[in-house]
Amino acid sequence: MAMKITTGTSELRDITKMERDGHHPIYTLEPIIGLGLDERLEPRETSQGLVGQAKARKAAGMILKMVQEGRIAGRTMLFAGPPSTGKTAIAMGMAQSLGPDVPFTIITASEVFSLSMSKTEALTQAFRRSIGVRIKEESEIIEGEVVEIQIDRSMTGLYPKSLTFVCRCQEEDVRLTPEATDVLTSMALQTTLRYALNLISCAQVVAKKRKAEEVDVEDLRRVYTYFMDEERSVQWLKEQQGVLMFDEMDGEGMDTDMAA
Ligand SMILES: Nc1ncnc2c1ncn2[C@@H]1O[C@H](COP(=O)(O)OP(=O)(O)OP(=O)(O)O)[C@@H](O)[C@H]1O
Repeated sequence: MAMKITTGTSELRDITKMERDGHHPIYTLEPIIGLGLDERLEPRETSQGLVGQAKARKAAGMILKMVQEGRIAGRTMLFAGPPSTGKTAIAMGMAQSLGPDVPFTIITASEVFSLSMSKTEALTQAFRRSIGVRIKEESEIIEGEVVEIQIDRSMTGLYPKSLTFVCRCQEEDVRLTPEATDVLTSMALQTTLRYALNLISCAQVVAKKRKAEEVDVEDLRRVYTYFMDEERSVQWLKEQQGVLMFDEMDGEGMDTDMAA
């Protein structure tokens, strides 16, 4: 079947429109302008330049929501999957959703390892291109007379893990059922404390979606399947090594998995 692909000026264009031209379909490419999710973070089949990859888009949407709400910053996401399955496309969708002043920089291995420039220089230039500064100014004016000064002393020292969850949850205004706290504790022991703490915010998004006030065990289990901890990521990459490095993709691409 004949296929005509019209490319634009942008580097990343997607096949989102299909029109009939006599007997041949014509695919036109549209720019990626977001993740194509609805207000409940459910992926629309084809939207904002993306199609399919529902699981990965939804997971990316959850992280995006947390970034937009100022809950996480300065973190790294690793997208793993066979070539051309949309890892860059989803990252682009996330950046676009964050607004026009959020830089999106693509670097390629050949660029970094080019002979004309040192690796450090190539990476430094990429970092410079990726810096976006947003200045927000806020002033709070308090009028009145000081009648008493109270000093709050912060708690110091190491907490047992379950106690850390309590503190963290209070800070983030998240309530966990006692069963969920137990499950989270055992997840932390099996993975890392950092991974378990990251799951709290994701689980809260899932809980909110079902209009629940408390994060339950099911919410945690669900986000546990969406995001891999380090050990599972490494294991997955090992299993996929042959496919990722040497083999051609046969048929449809696999869903892209992520580590948070
Ligand atoms: N889900 C999708 N919806 C629309 N277009 C997609 C989707 N996935 C991939 N594409 C398009 O397919 C092409 C290849 O995708 P992309 O570069 O994102 O893949 P990748 O996983 O980053 O590949 P690589 O591992 O080779 O870097 C791009 O033009 C991209 O826009």
